[in-house]
Amino acid sequence: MPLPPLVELLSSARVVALPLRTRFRGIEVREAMLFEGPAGWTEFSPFVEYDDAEAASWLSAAIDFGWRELPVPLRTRIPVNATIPGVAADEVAGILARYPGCRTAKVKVAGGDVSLTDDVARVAAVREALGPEGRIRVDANGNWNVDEAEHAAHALEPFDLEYIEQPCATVEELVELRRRVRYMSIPVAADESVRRAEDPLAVAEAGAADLLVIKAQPLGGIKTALQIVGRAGLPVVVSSAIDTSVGLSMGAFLAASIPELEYDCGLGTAELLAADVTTEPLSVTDGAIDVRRVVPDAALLDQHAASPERRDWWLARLKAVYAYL
Ligand SMILES: O=C(O)CCC(=O)c1ccccc1C(=O)O
Ligand SMILES: [Mg+2]
Repeated sequence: MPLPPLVELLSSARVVALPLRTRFRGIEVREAMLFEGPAGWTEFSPFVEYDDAEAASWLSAAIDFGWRELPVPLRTRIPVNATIPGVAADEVAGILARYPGCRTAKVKVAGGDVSLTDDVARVAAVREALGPEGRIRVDANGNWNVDEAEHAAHALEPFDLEYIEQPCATVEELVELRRRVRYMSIPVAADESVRRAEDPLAVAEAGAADLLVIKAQPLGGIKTALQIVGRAGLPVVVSSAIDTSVGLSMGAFLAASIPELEYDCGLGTAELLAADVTTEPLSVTDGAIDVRRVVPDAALLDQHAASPERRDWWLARLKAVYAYL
């Protein structure tokens, strides 16, 4: 498939800066670039610290979603998890209330300045709020070594975890941790080991994970992500990167195209944003989000437009990243 020329991307490019309700991954504002292609609106939003080579697959994904046909969706709604940032335990109930009907919560743990005691208290508060029917997964973003992860698994075991996402950074560590916690039957999910690896299938081939977290933008778009899912042969959770509702719609169409979706997806993250680009965001209702295209609202694009300096930065980034395609 030929690429759309750079001038065509530039002609509809909009850059927004959306405030988050709660600090997440160390950021308080999420910046994103949006384009309108012939197939619909699409998003390019690699994190600002990613280099151009890493951002290239995010741009491929944006082009795929805005310029090419989608695979046939198999469902119209995607069940999602609540996402609990690294907050104090007493903030948990208020955050869960933003996710009506969600039986599953993903809890961020192993954050830089937060102790395991705080992580345990946060997970305990989630179990308290969801009751025995709730499903609780934790995400350490690779921040534990194997001993810390094993210790955390013991401390969190009473809360009956659905899985631990990226407890350690490397594939070798994941293999070793899985060996150590197998007797506890806590599954291990790989996220960064899929989306930031040279080879997204290596973690599956090494037997280092029980399931994979799959994100459309870092994996180069819906079709390449679907190929990875097919080849990995493991169950998957489709997730987002705190995208705007336009980026979330890409994730929703990916989730809608996966034959077997046995886990709730991490696509409820519109609730983490204090503002969005549309008057009809992909909000969570009845524990799920819609599978549909999202059209930004002109007034909201203006209202949340990034500063001229940040817009120029994104335009320069786009040009540099385009050269990698
Ligand atoms: O999966 C979710 O519930 C939300 C998405 C999420 O946690 C996330 C969002 C931005 C960057 C990294 C991650 C992550 O899963 O590690
Ligand atoms: Mg993760």
